[in-house]
Amino acid sequence: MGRRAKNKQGVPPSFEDFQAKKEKKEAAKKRKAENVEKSEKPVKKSKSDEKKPSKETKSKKKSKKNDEEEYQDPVDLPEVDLEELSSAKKALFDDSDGEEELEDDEFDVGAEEEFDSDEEARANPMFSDDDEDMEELNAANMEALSRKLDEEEELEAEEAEKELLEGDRNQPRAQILPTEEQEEELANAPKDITVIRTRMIEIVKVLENFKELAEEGKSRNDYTSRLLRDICDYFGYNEFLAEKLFNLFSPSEAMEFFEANEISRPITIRTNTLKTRRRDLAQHLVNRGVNLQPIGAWTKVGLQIFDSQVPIGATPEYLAGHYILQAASSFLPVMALDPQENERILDMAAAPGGKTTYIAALMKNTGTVFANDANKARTKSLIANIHRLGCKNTIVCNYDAREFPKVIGGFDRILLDAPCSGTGVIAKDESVKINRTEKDFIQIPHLQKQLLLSAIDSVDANSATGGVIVYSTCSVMVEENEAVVDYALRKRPNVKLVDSGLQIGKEGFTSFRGKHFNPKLSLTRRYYPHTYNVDGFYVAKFKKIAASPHDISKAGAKEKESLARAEAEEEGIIHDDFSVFNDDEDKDIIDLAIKRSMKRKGINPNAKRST
Ligand SMILES: C[S@@+](CC[C@H](N)C(=O)[O-])C[C@H]1O[C@@H](n2cnc3c(N)ncnc32)[C@H](O)[C@@H]1O
Repeated sequence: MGRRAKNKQGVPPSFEDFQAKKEKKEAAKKRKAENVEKSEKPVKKSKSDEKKPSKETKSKKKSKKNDEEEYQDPVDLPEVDLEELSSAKKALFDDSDGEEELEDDEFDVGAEEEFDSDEEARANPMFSDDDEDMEELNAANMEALSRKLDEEEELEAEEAEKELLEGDRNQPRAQILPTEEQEEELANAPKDITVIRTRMIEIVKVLENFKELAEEGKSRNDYTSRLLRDICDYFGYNEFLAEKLFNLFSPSEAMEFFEANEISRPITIRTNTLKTRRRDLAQHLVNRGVNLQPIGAWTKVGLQIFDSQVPIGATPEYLAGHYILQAASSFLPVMALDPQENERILDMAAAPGGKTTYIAALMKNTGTVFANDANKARTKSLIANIHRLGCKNTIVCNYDAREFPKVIGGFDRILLDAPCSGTGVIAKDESVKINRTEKDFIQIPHLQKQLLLSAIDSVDANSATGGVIVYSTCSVMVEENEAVVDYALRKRPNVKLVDSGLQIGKEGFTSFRGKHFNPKLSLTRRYYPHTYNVDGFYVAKFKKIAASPHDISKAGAKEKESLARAEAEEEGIIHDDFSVFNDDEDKDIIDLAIKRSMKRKGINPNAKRST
């Protein structure tokens, strides 16, 4: 399996990084203070002073920061005072400018008695009085800070690169690729991970500046094929997948992607707004010793967990359904779907229900959500989540979603979070690295295309509020994303792509390796672990602009829905505490359906009434 490299490229810092940085600064400060003390006496220069970088490029950058940073030792990660951090919740959660009453869900933990006075907070600075520390630790979200660190890293990398290149120009071109003889030796020797890593970096450098750095007589292909072999050896991919993933990016970005797959994404939770508000949840969890922060400005319900003294999947708040453990990327398709109150929505591939329960929450438990999944075993966890989170507008069903709209149609909105290859979640499931083969990228897209056409045909083009289909995958492959969407656009001219409304994400490809897609594919969104520190993900939003001969009439859909409800009721799937249907309009149809169903089973419906 692949190596869990300690690469930080493009990834927001973890809690440990914050702690380490803070501690390093404190240690540096201490050392500095000692040095100042010592410098008053005639003593020799401190070791750390001697270590100060002398190159002009480095000092140019460092001079922007305070002196303390020059004493930092990047390897030495000290212990952290967790209590201190958790007591800093006011600063951490105060992401609102004003003091207005927070209605929906905004952070205002500082309003609690512990931090009801700014005076007190000022008198007892929680971390240090160092401005830079406070800036870091008060960051309302990780994104800004992450960007800043990324920028700093980028700048450093650029400068280092420049230095190297300047040096390189005056040198004969380095021989990076092993000779044939060396290759033979390498094949028989145990793999040296350090050598491989160094070679990968060197090859990427050459590929990014081929003209200047390539060895004479060596082709781009020579470098790429050696790099791919190294990627397989170093990270543990099969050759097929390594190449497919590599081809999605520039060589250096591909390396960032592979590195990011070696690091787990942050643990994130979604506040269940059917039961609580984010600030209240955060307060309760902080009191239990959970260190957390908002995920980012783009979500008002997400929290990132850095560290916890209690199991995050077993707190009283968890058991009470105040939150669900959910990857940040999973919020995105639901946000794009933009469910409205009182709509009829289908979640075509719903288990275990992270997105279904978010949809129900955004609908404030009104309307109806059909949560379907073809895998009956998986519907158990779906039902469990629906119960725990208190979704009362949701019906679970168990069809192959390709049967829609024959099952039911005429929905206002449909989410198709499609089954996929999982190439966006390799950090979670390393088996993808070796299990995926060419066959998968034929079979899976085939199913995805069928499902997407079913989704389109199951939406009511005349919906007063919706007519929306969202397609998403946790894959980064073009075959499963742009190619599927492009196919649907060709097969169903009665839909068009629309803006997803998502604040983050890279544009979908409009062409890829000689293949041209509908130019509107740029409206779709791609997510990568190395760019947003979320799982690899893809989101496309369609609007259905006209009915098609494939559609099933809305009247037929209503009737089928009523039958489904009646059957669910009969089977005891719908309870008072689970799903309540007060829809007078449907009552007669439901009653009739119950009677018919009972008759079919040989039960006298009137006899039941009299008991
Ligand atoms: C990516 S997962 C869905 C995750 C879910 N949306 C969530 O947020 O928790 C894909 C799901 O599709 C289901 N599935 C696979 N083939 C299907 C089909 N033909 N019809 C309906 N569901 C299917 C799988 O059982 C799996 O639960």
